[in-house]
Amino acid sequence: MSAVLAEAVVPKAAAAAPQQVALVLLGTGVVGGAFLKLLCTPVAKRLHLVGAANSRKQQTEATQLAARDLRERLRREGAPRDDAALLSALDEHHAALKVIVDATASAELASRHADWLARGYHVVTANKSLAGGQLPGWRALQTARAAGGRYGDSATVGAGLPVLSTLRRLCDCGDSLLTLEGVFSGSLSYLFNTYDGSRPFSELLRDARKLGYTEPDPRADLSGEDVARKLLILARNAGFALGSDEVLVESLVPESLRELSTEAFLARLEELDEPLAALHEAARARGQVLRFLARLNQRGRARVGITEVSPTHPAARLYGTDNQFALTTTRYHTQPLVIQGPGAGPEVTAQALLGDILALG
Ligand SMILES: NC(=O)C1=CN([C@@H]2O[C@H](COP(=O)(O)OP(=O)(O)OC[C@H]3O[C@@H](n4cnc5c(N)ncnc54)[C@H](O)[C@@H]3O)[C@@H](O)[C@H]2O)C=CC1
Ligand SMILES: N[C@@H](CC=O)C(=O)O
Repeated sequence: MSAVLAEAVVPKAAAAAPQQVALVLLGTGVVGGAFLKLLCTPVAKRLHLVGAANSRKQQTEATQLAARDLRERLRREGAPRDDAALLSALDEHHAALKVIVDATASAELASRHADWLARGYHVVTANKSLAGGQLPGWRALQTARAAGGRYGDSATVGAGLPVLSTLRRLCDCGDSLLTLEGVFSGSLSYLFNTYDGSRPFSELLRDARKLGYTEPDPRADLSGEDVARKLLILARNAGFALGSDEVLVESLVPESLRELSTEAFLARLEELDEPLAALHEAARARGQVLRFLARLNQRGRARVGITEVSPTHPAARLYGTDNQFALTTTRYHTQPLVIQGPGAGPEVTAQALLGDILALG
C-alpha cells in the first residue's frame, strides 16, 4: 500500500530524450554489411549515417549513403579514402553524439582510436587490434577513456556476449579476476565442434569463412592470434598489465603457409588437412577430443592453443560457434561464473555494435 502511495505522490524523473547520433562506418565487409542492414530497422531511427568507407573508397553523399546497394557502389565508385573528409562529415552534422564505428581488422585504423576519442568522437569497434595489441596502445586507450572518451568494445570479445560488461561490473564491485579459461574463438569452436574426420578440415574452414565466422585472413584465427587478443582484452580489463608477447600462443598454421598472401594461403588450405587429421586421430585413440582453449592463471600466465580434453569437459559440450568464458574470481571461487553462447557471426556482431551506439545516450 505504501509503495502504491509513494508512486502516486512522487513525480517520476523525466526520462532524458534519446540523443541524435551521427556516425561514420569504417568497413563494409561481413560485419559492416550486417550493421548497414540494422541501420534500416526502426530501433536505429535516431542514427544518421554520414560516411562509409571500405579500404579503398568512401562516400559522404546522402543519396549514395541511403542506397540499398551502398556496399556494391563503394566497390565501384566513391571518393578515395581520406579520414579527414569523414571526420568533417561528422563535425558538420547537428547530432549531439558523433561516433566512428570500426568494422575493419585494420591495425592502422585501430591505432587512431585513442586520438579520435581525444578529439571528442566516440568509438565503437569490432576491431580488437588496439585493446588486444601492444601494451602502449592499450595504455593510450585508457588515457583517452579517462579523459571522457567513450569506447564501445562489446563486439571485440564473444561477438557481443556480455563478457566484458560482466567482468567490468565485477571489478567495479571490488571483485578480482583470479583465473580465466575457455573457448574464445567462434570459428575454431565451429571447426572443432564439427570436425570428426569424415570431411577434410579445409572444407569445414571454407564453410566457416562463407558463414562469416573467420577473420578476413583465417590465419588470424588458426594461429591463435585472434584468441590471444581476446584474452589480452579480458585480462587487461581485469587489471593484468599483460604485454602481447606474454601470451604463449600455439599456432595451427604450418610454417610453410605463414608467409603467403591471403589469396595464396586460401588456395592451399588442403595442406592443413593431414596435420589436423593426425591430431584428431591421436586424440580419438586416447578417448579425447580437440578444443582450442585459452587460459589465464592466477599468476598472470597466459596460454592459448589446441588441447585434448575428455568428452565430459565443459568445452567438449559446445555447439556451433559457441564461446565459453569461465571466470573464477574472489567472490566466484567455488564454481566459476560461466558465460556461453554463439561467439561469431555477422548478425550478432553487428548487433553488439548497434547496442554500444544506442547505449551512448
Ligand atoms: N566475423 C565475426 O564474427 C566477427 C568479427 N569481428 C571483427 O570485425 C572486424 C571485421 O570483420 P569482417 O567484417 O569479418 O571482415 P571483412 O574482411 O569482411 O571486412 C573488413 C572490411 O574492412 C574494410 N577495410 C579494411 N581496411 C580499411 C580501412 N583502412 N578503411 C576503411 N575500411 C577498411 C575492408 O575493405 C572490408 O570492407 C574484424 O576486426 C573482426 O575481428 C568481431 C567479432 C566477430
Ligand atoms: N574470427 C573471430 C570472430 C570474432 O571475433 C572468431 O572466430 O571468433
